[in-house]
Amino acid sequence: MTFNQHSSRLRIATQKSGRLSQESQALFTSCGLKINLREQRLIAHVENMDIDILRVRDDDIPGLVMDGVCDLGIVGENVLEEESLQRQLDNEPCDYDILSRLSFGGCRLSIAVQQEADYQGPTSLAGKTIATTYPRLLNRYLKQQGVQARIVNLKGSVEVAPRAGLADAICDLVSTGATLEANGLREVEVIYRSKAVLIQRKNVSDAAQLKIINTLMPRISAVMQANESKYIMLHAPKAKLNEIIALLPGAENPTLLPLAGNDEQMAVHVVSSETLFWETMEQLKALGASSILVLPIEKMME
Ligand SMILES: Nc1ncnc2c1ncn2[C@@H]1O[C@H](COP(=O)(O)OP(=O)(O)OP(=O)(O)O)[C@@H](O)[C@H]1O
Ligand SMILES: O=P(O)(O)OC[C@H]1O[C@H](OP(=O)(O)OP(=O)(O)O)[C@H](O)[C@@H]1O
Ligand SMILES: [Mg+2]
Repeated sequence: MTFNQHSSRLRIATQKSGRLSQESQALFTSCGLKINLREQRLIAHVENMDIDILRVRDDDIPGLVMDGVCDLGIVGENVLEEESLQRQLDNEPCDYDILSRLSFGGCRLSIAVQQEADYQGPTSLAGKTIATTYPRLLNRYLKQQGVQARIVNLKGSVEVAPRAGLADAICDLVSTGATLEANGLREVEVIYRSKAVLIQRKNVSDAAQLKIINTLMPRISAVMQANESKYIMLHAPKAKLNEIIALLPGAENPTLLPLAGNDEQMAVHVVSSETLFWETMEQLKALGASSILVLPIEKMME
């Protein structure tokens, strides 16, 4: 019997404070959840839906879902995969479904060596010591490469290990690369690419809980889709209309509107699935486009 069979309220595990907390929170708010959040609380109640948000360390989220203590969870794939590998090794339950890949928390798990170190490929790691918070993912990679190295498991400050003489290399999360650079390290292999995911425990059968999940999922997709889209508006000279439309990402069917008192130009409106880069904006301007607006979209349902 799992924890949840006592209650129909849906329990969602999220990171309390860290890289995923703000965006997880923003996602819930965009989905219409009114959360009664008091900073130190472990459980935050959603006032307008039968949902409780559990705020925990991200490392605990996969286990809480796999053990059926929470129904849903938002966690980085890196943490999820590491926990799965560990549980498989320990013969512990590790069942879950991924409901959605989210558009935040993007990072990569990489191996880095000291700036001046000689590195010729994975075989250069043979016999070396590598510090990491992700021993299982690193071990899987080394096995795939047929390389034997010693793994030192550190929970934090992995990037200082080489300078402290604790390791020859590290395997840690990278996003901008600033942390590596600040510590005199060089990224040499990307071993895993990660994003935040929404996971669900196996065998959710409570009708009330399923109903909430079925309400929530289309809203999450709508918010994700909107996050990745932009609404672009501009004025274009009629003579250059085709060239201008060709520059707009994903603009197969733009809306064309006449401009009052102006026969030379038209307004072009388009929902684009991509960001409009500065370079494209400059090209549009060079073609005679003006009043170019790129607006965020809040919600989107097709
Ligand atoms: N630099 C980054 N850019 C984007 N996403 C990142 C970055 N670093 C980590 N992440 C993602 O965010 C997750 C949480 O990172 P964070 O650094 O907040 O974890 P933590 O320090 O282990 O937090 P906790 O206290 O909850 O254990 C990571 O597991 C990863 O999926
Ligand atoms: O490539 P970068 O953009 O520099 O990001 C990478 C850093 O971000 C993460 O740590 P975070 O800043 O979340 O702090 P933490 O070590 O306390 O988790 C990660 O563990 C790296 O240290
Ligand atoms: Mg953690």
